[in-house]
Amino acid sequence: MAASASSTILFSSKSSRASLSWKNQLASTSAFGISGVSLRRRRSSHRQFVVFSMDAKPTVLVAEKLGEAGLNLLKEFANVDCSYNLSPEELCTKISLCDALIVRSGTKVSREIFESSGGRLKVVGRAGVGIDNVDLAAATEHGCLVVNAPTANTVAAAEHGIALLTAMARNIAQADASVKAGKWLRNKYVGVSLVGKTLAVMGFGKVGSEVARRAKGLGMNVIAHDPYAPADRARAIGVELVSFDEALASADFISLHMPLTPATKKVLNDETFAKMKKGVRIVNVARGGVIDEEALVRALDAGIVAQAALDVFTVEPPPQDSKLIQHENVTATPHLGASTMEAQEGVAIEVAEAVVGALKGELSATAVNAPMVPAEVLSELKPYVVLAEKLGRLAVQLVAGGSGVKSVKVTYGSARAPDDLDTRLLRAMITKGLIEPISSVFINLVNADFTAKQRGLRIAEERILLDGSPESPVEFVQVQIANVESKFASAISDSGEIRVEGRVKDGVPHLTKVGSFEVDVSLEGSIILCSQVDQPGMIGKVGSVLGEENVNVSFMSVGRIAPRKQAVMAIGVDEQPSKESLKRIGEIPAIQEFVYLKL
Ligand SMILES: NC(=O)c1ccc[n+]([C@@H]2O[C@H](COP(=O)([O-])OP(=O)(O)OC[C@H]3O[C@@H](n4cnc5c(N)ncnc54)[C@H](O)[C@@H]3O)[C@@H](O)[C@H]2O)c1
Ligand SMILES: O=C(O)[C@H](O)COP(=O)(O)O
Repeated sequence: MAASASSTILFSSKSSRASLSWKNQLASTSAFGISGVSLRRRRSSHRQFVVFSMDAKPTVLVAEKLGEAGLNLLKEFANVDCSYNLSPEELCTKISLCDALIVRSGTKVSREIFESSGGRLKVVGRAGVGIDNVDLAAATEHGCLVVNAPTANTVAAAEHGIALLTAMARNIAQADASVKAGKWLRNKYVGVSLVGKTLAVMGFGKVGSEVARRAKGLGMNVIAHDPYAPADRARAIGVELVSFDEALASADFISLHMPLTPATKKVLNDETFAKMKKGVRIVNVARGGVIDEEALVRALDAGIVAQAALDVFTVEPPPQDSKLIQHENVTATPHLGASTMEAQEGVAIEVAEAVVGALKGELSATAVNAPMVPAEVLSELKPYVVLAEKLGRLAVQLVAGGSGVKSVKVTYGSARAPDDLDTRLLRAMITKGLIEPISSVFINLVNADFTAKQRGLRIAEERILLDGSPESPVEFVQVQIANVESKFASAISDSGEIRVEGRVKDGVPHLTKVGSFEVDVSLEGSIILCSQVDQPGMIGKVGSVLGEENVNVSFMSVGRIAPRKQAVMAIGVDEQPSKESLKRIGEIPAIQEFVYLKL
């Protein structure tokens, strides 16, 4: 029943909190993937998210050529700035004016870009699969969502892999160049057959499996190595999954289809080339960095590798005098795997939809650096999301000197089975509430964990399984901060932590407990908490001070241990009381302590 996690949340940079426009609010809601909602929170009696007006269009910078259909989609929603071939410096300058950036593999989205954006950049869209050109850690740290277009170019890449395989086996590129040079070298360009040969597909994901399927059609014996691929998927297309060494040792042809990661970097190197069959032929349409290119030149010179067909390179474009490119047994193309008309239109639409969706606050199915919360879960949790943030916000304001907050416990009371309640979003919102009032960062689902960890904030979660109907996902949410003092002593529970608890009533979040005192005040506007010995007339005294100041009281509630004993009064106010009126409340003789809390 008990679950714990150290984590956190929320939205963007805070230096310009005053000018916090829809963009930053957007950041929060979109990173949480709240569908169809967003930006400005209307101050109304039923506080809710509203879609921002179209006069505040976001700006999307498209830094590499994108298919027309994708551009049109973007233009329906945003101002679109197509600026290709920007230098890194120019990109850094422009980015501070942009809410989203769309790139292909030719643009390095470095840490400097996130730093230069001043917190405005909320989404990076990669119009393609590989995100090795995006500094994901920096994106996450800056609360920037990264989305890609993972499916639309799969077939194009697989077809290019097969094109390179067949072209290499029959020396098409070399023969073509020699004919164009006036030669007729029928003996020199005798090729090798594919049928009956063993092809090792390294990385049996989307592209790898499509290559395998096509190679089977060419009569090849296909094996694959992929530590993470399910064997039944391979079996279904007649492919055997084998170990890395077995793949290398048995292959006549090797086709690379894994992502570039620290684990795959230079995975083909002197040592692994030495494990291959002499005369092996290699195709790479994945990423140049998975091959140690100098080692490949040595393997080609030594005849271990008979031929290589390469679409991708460690540095793109590679230097013209590269020994690898110039090698007569190498066929090279300039990263064309995804470059078909069809794939580019598809990728453009896929990425544009993901970027617009993220900017609108919808779920992104292709987010690379954020956990996904299903749309139906989001819609159900919406009022609890607001409750969670406000409880976090209240709890931290009760701490005397907020920076000492390190240990937080969140308890969810729910009749739902633990597996049936996804609390990531709530935890994220609590973290947002906890951190934003005491720091200069905004937090969202993207950077929440990172920010919490960085601040040494540990959030433990506990579930209490309640009897009753599991219709509502959560009955109550309780936030406790341990090992701190409070500026409002009555907020300290019997067990010594600052404690606030809330519930959603008729869709509206309510504060229902402070310390050990039961109260009931809707979490709108702001709240004044007073403690006193329960006695007649207290509500009237505080109410008249506020009334004289024209501060509207939205809710009042008194929680007490017993009649005429210690009590806590919670007063919801629509307007911020002046310092003078707060002072006057503090001077009411029966009031022992009070605190004004902003929601
Ligand atoms: N040349 C191009 O234009 C082009 C086009 C599309 C994709 N790509 C590249 O092709 C690669 C594959 O793309 P995809 O869409 O198939 O991705 P994918 O995520 O569907 O597949 C990658 C597969 O690699 C596997 N893998 C991860 N680590 C591995 C390892 N150490 N050894 C073996 N397998 C490992 C994964 O389990 C996964 O199944 C990516 O690098 C992508 O950037 C290039
Ligand atoms: O990872 C990819 O999707 C491919 O490498 C395609 O890259 P590109 O969009 O730069 O052609």
